[in-house]
Amino acid sequence: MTKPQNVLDLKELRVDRGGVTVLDIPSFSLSENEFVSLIGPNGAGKSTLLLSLMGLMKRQSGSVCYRGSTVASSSQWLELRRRTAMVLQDPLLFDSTVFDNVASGLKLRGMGRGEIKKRVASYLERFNLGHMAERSARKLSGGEARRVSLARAFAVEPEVIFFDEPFANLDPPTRQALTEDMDRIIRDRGIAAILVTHDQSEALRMSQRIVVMNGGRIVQQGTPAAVMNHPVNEFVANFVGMETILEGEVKSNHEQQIAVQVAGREVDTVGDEQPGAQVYCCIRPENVTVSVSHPNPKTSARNLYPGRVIEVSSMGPFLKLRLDCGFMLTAYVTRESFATLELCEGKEVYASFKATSVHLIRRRAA
Ligand SMILES: Nc1ncnc2c1ncn2[C@@H]1O[C@H](COP(=O)(O)OP(=O)(O)OP(=O)(O)O)[C@@H](O)[C@H]1O
Repeated sequence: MTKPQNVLDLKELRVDRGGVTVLDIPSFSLSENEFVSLIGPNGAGKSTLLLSLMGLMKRQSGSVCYRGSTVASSSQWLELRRRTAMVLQDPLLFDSTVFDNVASGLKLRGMGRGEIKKRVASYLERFNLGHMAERSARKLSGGEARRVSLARAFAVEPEVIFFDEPFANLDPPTRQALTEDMDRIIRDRGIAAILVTHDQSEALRMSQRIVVMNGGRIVQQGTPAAVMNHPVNEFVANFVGMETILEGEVKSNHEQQIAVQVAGREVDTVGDEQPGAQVYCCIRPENVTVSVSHPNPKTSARNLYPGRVIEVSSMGPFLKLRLDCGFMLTAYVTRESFATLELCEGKEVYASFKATSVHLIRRRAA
């Protein structure tokens, strides 16, 4: 099978803002039909990276290639921008009708009136805006305005689309409906896309690759499963919701069955780390099971600890439990389980998790 061609390649990019280096990226690529999410804390450089890929940010060094050709002259940048579209958190609609807003990119590209009419009608339909064509864009709700900005971006039928938190501050059902519409069109048309988002579930659901940024650098990239379950360091582990991160030392490794000493207790896991290695044991809260009686000894979970509920806090549909098992462990339980098990602060429980649910990260020497 031939490798898909890269649509965009970025090399040796450095961007300074206010005299400080805010982006330092040796290389980054986006391939044909690929959907990439950029995640990272505030100020990590996600928006600056998008703007750099469109040539809208002054850079100290670096080059961008579009389908293998370096983009250098202003006419080449203009050509690249004509093949791309960008959707921002602020829909930035013109004070005109919904139709005119969706048509604006097509007019800029010199399309004829008849063709514009057909194209706009088709994208208004796709985003359930057909009945609003003549409405003033100033009189739309937040969700409707986002729909118009998406229709406007997709109407130019770009080869690449950039989204910078396009759904922030929308209610969950509206957000869900918009991401589904967007996802469908992207897949139907085979558009390459980069999404900046603070919503990791959105990144997980939509992307083939997740790129984690921090301090202007790419700290990890990979499939959603690789990034979420195998973070490369403590920062990524924390950022992707590995709520339990325990310091330990590998005591034994028999054919990849590892025992790690953590606060005087043993945590079983699997891997290549050898005895003496200083590690972090990272465990996702959804992989910890809580019970009130001693579970069946045949349970497949290799790690089982008696403990006490120290703190209970709400996480929407779940409750987050902090458990003292000799080390602190975080678990999520559904509200239904919480009620059925009659859980409360101070309650004695058993916490268990599988050996394969423990991800080990080697600790760097202090
Ligand atoms: N106009 C500016 N002048 C100077 N520095 C800036 C300017 N805009 C942003 N920065 C800095 O550039 C860095 C990267 O900012 P950027 O907006 O790309 O981050 P981000 O990851 O998109 O953040 P957020 O999640 O908050 O949107 C930050 O340190 C920020 O303070």
